[in-house]
Amino acid sequence: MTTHDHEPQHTPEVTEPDTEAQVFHLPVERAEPADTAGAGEGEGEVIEGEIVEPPQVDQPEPRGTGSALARTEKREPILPSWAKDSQEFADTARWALGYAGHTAGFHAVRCPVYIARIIARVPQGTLRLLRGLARWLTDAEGRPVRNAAARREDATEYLKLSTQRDGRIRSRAVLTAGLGAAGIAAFLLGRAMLPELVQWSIVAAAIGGLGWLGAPADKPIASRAIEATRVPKLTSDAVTRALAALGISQINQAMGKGGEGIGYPRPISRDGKGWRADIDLPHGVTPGDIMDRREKLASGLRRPTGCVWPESDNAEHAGRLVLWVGDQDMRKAKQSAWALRKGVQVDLFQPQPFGTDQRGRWVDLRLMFTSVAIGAIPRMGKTFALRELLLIAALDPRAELHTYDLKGTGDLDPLEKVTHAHGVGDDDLDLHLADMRAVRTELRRRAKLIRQLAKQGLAPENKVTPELASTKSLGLHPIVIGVDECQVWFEHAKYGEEFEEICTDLVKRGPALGIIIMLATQRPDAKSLPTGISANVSTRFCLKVQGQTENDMVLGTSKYKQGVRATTFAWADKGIGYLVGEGSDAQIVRTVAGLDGPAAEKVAAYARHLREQAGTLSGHAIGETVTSDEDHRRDTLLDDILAVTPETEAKVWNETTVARLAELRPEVYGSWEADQLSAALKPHGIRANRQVWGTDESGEGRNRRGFHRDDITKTVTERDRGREAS
Ligand SMILES: Nc1ncnc2c1ncn2[C@@H]1O[C@H](COP(=O)(O)OP(=O)(O)OP(=O)(O)O)[C@@H](O)[C@H]1O
Repeated sequence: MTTHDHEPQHTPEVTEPDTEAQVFHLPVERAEPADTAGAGEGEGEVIEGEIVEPPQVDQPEPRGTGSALARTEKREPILPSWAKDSQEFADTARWALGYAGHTAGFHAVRCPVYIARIIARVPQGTLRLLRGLARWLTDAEGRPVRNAAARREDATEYLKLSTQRDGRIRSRAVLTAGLGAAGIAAFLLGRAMLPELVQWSIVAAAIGGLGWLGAPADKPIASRAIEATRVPKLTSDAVTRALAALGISQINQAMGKGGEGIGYPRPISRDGKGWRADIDLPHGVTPGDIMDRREKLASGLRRPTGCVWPESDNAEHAGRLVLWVGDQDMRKAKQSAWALRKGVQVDLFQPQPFGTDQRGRWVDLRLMFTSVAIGAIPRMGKTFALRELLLIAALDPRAELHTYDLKGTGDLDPLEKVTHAHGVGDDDLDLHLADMRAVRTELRRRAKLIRQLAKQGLAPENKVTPELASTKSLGLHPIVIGVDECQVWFEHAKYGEEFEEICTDLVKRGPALGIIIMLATQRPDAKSLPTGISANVSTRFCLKVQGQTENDMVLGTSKYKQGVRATTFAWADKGIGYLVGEGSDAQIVRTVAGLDGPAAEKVAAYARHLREQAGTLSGHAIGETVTSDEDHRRDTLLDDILAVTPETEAKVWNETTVARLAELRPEVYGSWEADQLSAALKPHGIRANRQVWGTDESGEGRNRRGFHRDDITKTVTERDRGREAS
């Protein structure tokens, strides 16, 4: 039973008076009822019921189950990141060795100067030593106190101090005389007994000591070997000041009187070659708002724009900003050597180094099973990025390259010596189309083959495996197509649609079947990069772009909203872009610096060498030119033989060549016998019935029928010359 003196402000629903009801305790002040007539007079109405606590809006902190000691927490790594990463460890060790070596060399060269300086300072040093000794002997340090006592005419104090001084001087004089005598004795003994080298060392040390003592404080004997470039420490004050200067009203409110301020959930700490600050932005402000004002932020921090990298931390919450401020401008920072620069054989099924992140660490990219879109405004490094990816592909001798430089300036020409099909400019688009049609036919063949292989349990994921790609007879080697300025294809009035159709098919089905298509464009809009393609590519690299549409076209829908904004890059950020790999978060990456034409030539030369060894040179690389669709069906026996016969093999057995040809093109040479090769070479005037010495499968040496590689090379050269002349 509850009695109500007043009508409450929020009256819960009460059905009938005098009936069972629930009565809520409401945490509001009771207001005087406006109209007290009736209800206010005398006794209020009586309602029968039980008191029920209202539901709480803010729930207490959940206790959690299990031991109270086991808390959810973020543990800091035991080892610093540079000690865990082998690359960074090697870099640090290299730096330490370099530092030590440089310092040692610097001082070694200046040794004579240092010796001269020391000798010149010995008189001054000796004077200082004697002066110091005299001061000590005469108890000079007590003189001011004694003088003060004398000035005050404090006879007792003065007497006490003078007696003390006399005692001190006496004991110090005795000590000095003793030490002097011991020194002279040690000198004479040393002269008589110590080896000359030790004596000279003692003299040198004494001179060095006197020289050091005689050096003025502002002119040390040794010059500085290394001028430390001081990078200002990143402090929360500096960050807060810079954020406040961005002109974002919520930040200004938060920093005003009674505002929530800016939160720093972790201490600002070193991270790689820079500082990392984790920041909780005021409510309603997102990292994207800060990223849009990167240059202003850099100005507020008094750092070059290339050092300041605000990022969102989606693993936390939408208001968490990670600000990384590098010691050096990313675009000027020296990159550690690219592992593939000197040329090494790579496996496209494994991740390969593509570029470095802001912290200077290498970021790997696996090309197999992806298709790639690269977009940027002109002159930002798009072609360099595409050429780098093609060079990586070229270093896998299994990969068949199709390179198209539609701008026509020859940026992809360094790859000519390894590529299977090469197109420059927009003059021969019919030939480009013929090649792409052939690739699509190949795509269809592969799809059927993979299905069969999957049934036999050889392709467990219904895609090309490293083993399948290496089995020449299956023809499932990686095919890598690189197209720079791809909009030229898609915007073509006659062929545009077909190009789009083929490329969309390749982007969608190619990756599983070992066909990788990489498209670069300087105008990422729906026409240059059709939506069927842009929506399906799995690896995206976006250098500077101008707006949200282009950004999302290259990096994927909503990326701009999520704070992945290639619009924030500056004009000088060449080669720096957002990389969104398959299933990985977007990260800022700088492609390999200095990989210009001549450097690319060197890598390509090594790639050619690998291909010669593996016998996989084909098409354009061995002088075959595609002139029409028909050409694809042309007799290519001589070129095929050269492709499968490395230059190192001057003479080859027919049966070895036939087996290799069958691996290269099973559909053409699959059923060939050794004799058939002799017959086929006869019309070309090449003798393939020579006795050639070689070793058989059991390692035994014997003569068998074969041909000389030189004969084939000569015939091909003459044929090509004839074609050119005609
Ligand atoms: N990783 C890098 N580091 C430093 N500079 C780079 C890097 N990558 C490219 N550059 C520079 O950027 C400039 C432009 O490169 P590139 O020719 O690839 O641009 P692009 O976007 O293809 O231009 P266009 O649209 O005119 O073809 C080059 O001068 C190159 O030296």
